[in-house]
Amino acid sequence: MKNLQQALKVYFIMGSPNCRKSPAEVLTEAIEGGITLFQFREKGEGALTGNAKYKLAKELQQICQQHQIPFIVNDDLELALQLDADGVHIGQEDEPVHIVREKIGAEKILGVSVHTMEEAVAAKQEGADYYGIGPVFPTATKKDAKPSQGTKLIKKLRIEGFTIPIVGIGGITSDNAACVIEAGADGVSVITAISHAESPLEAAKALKMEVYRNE
Ligand SMILES: Cc1ncc(COP(=O)(O)OP(=O)(O)O)c(N)n1
Ligand SMILES: Cc1ncsc1CCOP(=O)(O)O
Ligand SMILES: [Mg+2]
Repeated sequence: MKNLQQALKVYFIMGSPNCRKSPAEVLTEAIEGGITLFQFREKGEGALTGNAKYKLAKELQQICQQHQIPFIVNDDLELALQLDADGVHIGQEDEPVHIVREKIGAEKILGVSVHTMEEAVAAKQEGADYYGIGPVFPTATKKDAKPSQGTKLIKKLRIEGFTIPIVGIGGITSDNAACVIEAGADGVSVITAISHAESPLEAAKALKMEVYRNE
């Protein structure tokens, strides 16, 4: 994708376990509030599987398509291929980066979670388009997340001259988003800050304000 850096500004991630009302409603509001990218992450307690998962993914993808928001699938490469999604996000415990790149082709977006300089170098060599770095702050959303690491790695990568797009993730809200951007990230990715908000629309708006504050 031509303007991935712009698309990564306000990156909303969600699945049905993260929502207090219907996922379609939450996503629609978040889009109205100004999110720039969406990741379907159907994971955690009560997560849908099989046809129910496919149907929800399809419904959310259609909402994204109506609003020109790129639709990324977390972990599930087969689902991404089935839906002809705009991209896939994988972590260090998922399929190897080069295999996923081979399977999705050069045109699709490939996001990779990295926690160290070594992982970052390898992911880039194998075909990553952007890094997800975190948890920046403590998070209750991902039970098996590594300890929070602040913005250290983001800063280090920028100092070392890495120009690849980066998003911070983990415990990010409109109150702390600015320091993630100041550290060198292109955008912020959030689950709870939008999905649990009384108004996902207002929450997305507030995040957007922080991300664009110095532009
Ligand atoms: C943008 C973004 N960054 C990081 C992650 C985490 O991916 P992973 O480490 O594979 O963990 P799960 O999300 O699969 O539990 C992400 N999903 N998105
Ligand atoms: C998927 C993921 N990867 C690292 S932290 C995290 C969870 C982020 O969720 P929240 O924005 O609710 O802290
Ligand atoms: Mg994963």
